[in-house]
Amino acid sequence: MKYQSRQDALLVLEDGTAFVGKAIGKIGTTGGELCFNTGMTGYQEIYTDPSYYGQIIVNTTAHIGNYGVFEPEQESGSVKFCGLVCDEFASIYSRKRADHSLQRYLEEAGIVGISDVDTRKIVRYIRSKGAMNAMISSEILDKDQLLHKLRTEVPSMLNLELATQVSTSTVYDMGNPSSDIKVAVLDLGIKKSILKNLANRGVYCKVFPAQTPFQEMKLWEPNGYFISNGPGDPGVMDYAVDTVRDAQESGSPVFGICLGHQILARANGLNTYKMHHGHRGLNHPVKNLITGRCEVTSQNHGFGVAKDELDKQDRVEITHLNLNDQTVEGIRVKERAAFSVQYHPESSPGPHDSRYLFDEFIDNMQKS
Ligand SMILES: NC(=O)CC[C@H](N)C(=O)O
Repeated sequence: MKYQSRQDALLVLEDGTAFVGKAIGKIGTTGGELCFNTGMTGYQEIYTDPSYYGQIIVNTTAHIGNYGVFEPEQESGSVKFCGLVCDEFASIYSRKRADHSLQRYLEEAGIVGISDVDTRKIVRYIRSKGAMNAMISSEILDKDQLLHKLRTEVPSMLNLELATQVSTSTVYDMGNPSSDIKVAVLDLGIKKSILKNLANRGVYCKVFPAQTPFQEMKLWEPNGYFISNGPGDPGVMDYAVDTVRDAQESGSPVFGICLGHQILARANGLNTYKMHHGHRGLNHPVKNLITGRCEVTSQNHGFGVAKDELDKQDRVEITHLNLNDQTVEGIRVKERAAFSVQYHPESSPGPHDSRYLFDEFIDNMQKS
């Protein structure tokens, strides 16, 4: 009854593993890095988060689409991820204020997906073999043909620069223009909820394109610099590393989230690396090493800050640690007012435990 009108679809992983399911979204073919997100809510925020650009998302929660879509829940002006894998895809949505169905939303955005596959099996597979590229098709149902297309057309996420593809092309502002606190935002693929968190605390933000040099942002005389989240490999973003180093050395407060954290780390001589399969979900436990308190955090990253160089220097200290795998979740530059976190304090979606970090950034600006 529920899948009557849906045609078959095929999901093929880079190593040749295949899953057969039903077509959702647009009829077509799509490829990208296959990632899983364990969050039980917030699918629309995930699909519109620019950090997911170039990625196919496996939503592990059992039902997707059941509360429809609602415009204010978008994290950017359009859908950014490139494919959806889920178990039960709801054709009927129940929420009064929803604009329309997820099916219509995906179709209009040109997103190809597959449902009715064993998402737990896929997750166990990625967890043991590591992140890999995949392709979904509802038009090519021959596994060998799709695998060939995948292997020849989809680039590896390693060494891929994607921030310039999702960053703003023009400078824009947000918040109260007469505010005392002005923040220059380096947009590497920013989520709207981060800007809202700053604006709601009385900050006036000016958002600059990814490749804006520091001197150009400085002309505006901001009180601090914010380095955003975003897609791709931080290891090939030297342009942003230079900007962030200059911002930090100017003595102004700097705050980075996720990709911004990785760039701040690189600006201080630390390395980033591609993780085995990344962290994507809403319940990742993090310990704040300064206060000793734990936070349940929202996460989305496939790269991390390596500990090797960290252990050899005393310029940067670790402020937050992941309690699942002891990876670096936050750093602070000791002689500067610069800090960053790997996870998402704007938590959209997710628990609000870490919102205090926005207040700390504002404190830093008020003190300086
Ligand atoms: N959310 C983000 O900013 C992601 C950062 C980076 N692209 C990663 O996958 O690790």
